[in-house]
Amino acid sequence: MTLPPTEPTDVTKVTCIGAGVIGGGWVAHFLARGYDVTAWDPAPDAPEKLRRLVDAAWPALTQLGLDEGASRDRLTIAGTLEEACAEAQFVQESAPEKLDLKRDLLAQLDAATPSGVVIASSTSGYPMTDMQTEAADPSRLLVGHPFNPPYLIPLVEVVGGERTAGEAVAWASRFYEVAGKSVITMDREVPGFIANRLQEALWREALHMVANGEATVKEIDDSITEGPGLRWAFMGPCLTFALAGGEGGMGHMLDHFGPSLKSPWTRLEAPELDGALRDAMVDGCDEAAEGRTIADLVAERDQGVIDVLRATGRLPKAEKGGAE
Ligand SMILES: NC(=O)C1=CN([C@@H]2O[C@H](COP(=O)(O)OP(=O)(O)OC[C@H]3O[C@@H](n4cnc5c(N)ncnc54)[C@H](O)[C@@H]3O)[C@@H](O)[C@H]2O)C=CC1
Ligand SMILES: C[N+](C)(C)CC(=O)CC(=O)[O-]
Repeated sequence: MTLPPTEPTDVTKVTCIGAGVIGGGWVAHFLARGYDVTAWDPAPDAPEKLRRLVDAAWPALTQLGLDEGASRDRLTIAGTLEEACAEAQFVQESAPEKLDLKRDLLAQLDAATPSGVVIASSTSGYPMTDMQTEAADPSRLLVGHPFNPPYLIPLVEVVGGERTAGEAVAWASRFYEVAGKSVITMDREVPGFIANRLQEALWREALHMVANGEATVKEIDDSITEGPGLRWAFMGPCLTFALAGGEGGMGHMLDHFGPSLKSPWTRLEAPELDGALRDAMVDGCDEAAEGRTIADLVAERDQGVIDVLRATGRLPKAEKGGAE
């Protein structure tokens, strides 16, 4: 592939293809970050719906802070896919999650977009290798998987396919960072990427519990929002579980609770918790802690929970007087 013609820091024009929940969310995000955005969606009512979505997102984006020059007036709705892509410096595809549709659409986008410009798909789980089959230049096609709503949730998972150029992946990762996203760049394709792999495991168990009458939807949701979800907003599942091992950290946690992986808590096949997996988890937690001790992490976790409670208006009221 030829190098992308525009440096990530010099991009001013972004094209969003597909303007539903996610495409519309991307449009709002890029407008708020001060880009010129061109959108295209084949649905007849798409322009009206898109403007409604952007208007609904704007107060939150204004509260968070708009970048210099950000304006809803910088949105252009194109009449055709070709018109939308003609001057694109980056393309984000957010069409329906259907493999054949994505294959054909990505080939069309490749044909309509200036040479070297990176084209990212918002797909929730298809590997790019399976989607880039019809494109004349598959080297610039990659996955940039967002989270709903893309204008508030920072994460984008970036990963190429077998025929994607490494420089396209590096360019896109840098571009998303410049555009205000938090990026995880994966060096191999994993169906579902990282976060959806995790979310789907949780989701599968939730469905098992509902299907078997073991818990209600509300109980399942409350169990997360009043429980582990508070920790996960700032400390991931590995480090929070390392703290379950007290001063012994992840090593003690695995020795103590590891055997319960085989208990009937889960309907999923558990991995074999052999020595190599144990070591990888312990080492991974040490690395993720970046020198912080267990006590440091406990203090950070506690402060984080308080901050999240405060931010979501759920701080316990001081009914008997005293501090809030
Ligand atoms: N909804 C979610 O929470 C998330 C969805 N995604 C991914 O984003 C993509 C879009 O999903 P949603 O926005 O949820 O779907 P959606 O159904 O809300 O929007 C899809 C849009 O694509 C348009 N469309 C239909 N055919 C098209 C074509 N040939 N070319 C361009 N646009 C076309 C539709 O008119 C519609 O406006 C999917 O790949 C999905 O997996 C990724 C992260 C989260
Ligand atoms: C429901 N979903 C699988 C499409 C969700 C995602 O892909 C990411 C998200 O927003 O949670």
